[in-house]
Amino acid sequence: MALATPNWHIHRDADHLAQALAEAIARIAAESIAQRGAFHLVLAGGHTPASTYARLPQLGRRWQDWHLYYGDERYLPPGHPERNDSMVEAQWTGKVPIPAQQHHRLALVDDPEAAAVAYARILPPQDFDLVLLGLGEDGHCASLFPGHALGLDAGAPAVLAVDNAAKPPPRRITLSGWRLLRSRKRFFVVTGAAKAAAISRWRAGEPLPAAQLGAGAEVWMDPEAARWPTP
Ligand SMILES: O=C1O[C@H](COP(=O)(O)O)[C@@H](O)[C@H](O)[C@H]1O
Repeated sequence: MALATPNWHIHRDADHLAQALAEAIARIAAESIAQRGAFHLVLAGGHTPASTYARLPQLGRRWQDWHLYYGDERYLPPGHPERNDSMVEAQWTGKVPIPAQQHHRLALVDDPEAAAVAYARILPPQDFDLVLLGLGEDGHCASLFPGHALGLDAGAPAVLAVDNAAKPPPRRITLSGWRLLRSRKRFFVVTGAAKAAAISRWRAGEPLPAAQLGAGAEVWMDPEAARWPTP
């Protein structure tokens, strides 16, 4: 069966993309809080969203109603510079009063499997308001890597432990495909020439992990990522 195509958006450059995406997040937060009293946001990790997060302290309001979750986290000790929450803290959450109990970081319990089970317990019962995802050069998103379980069936756990990830560090946890799909909106943020081949393969219909989550998603790209080289 053909995979549903997302909506592709090319922005003028990475700076304009970061500004527009930060404004969109702040707008969706305000709408969610006005309509349902809270904003449940899943964060992308890696380097790409850092410049978007850095703009949020200026744009966000009513931080007491924001609830943050991680689409994936590296199984590393708190404060480790390669953890996704270290980047988020440095760029954004260290500068605004989001209640600590609503900023859901990965706790390092016994092993990644136990950490995944513990993280699944803190997820909200309802759909997320917005899920942010990046794109790896191999087509992964969150820590759903090619050749690994994607957890797309509703019977799969909401959070998966990952071992032997193709990108370091090898041990991670990730929200599963079906749990990421339980969202009102999904935005991919993709910048830089290194991502152009993965975007091209996605557009050509390859069943990359990101493509499996593409139905109804918006893909925000800069011109370098959107160069469509021949796969
Ligand atoms: O390892 C990861 O990779 C992807 C892409 O990261 P980037 O540095 O190329 O932006 C990211 O979306 C994911 O959250 C992260 O853990």
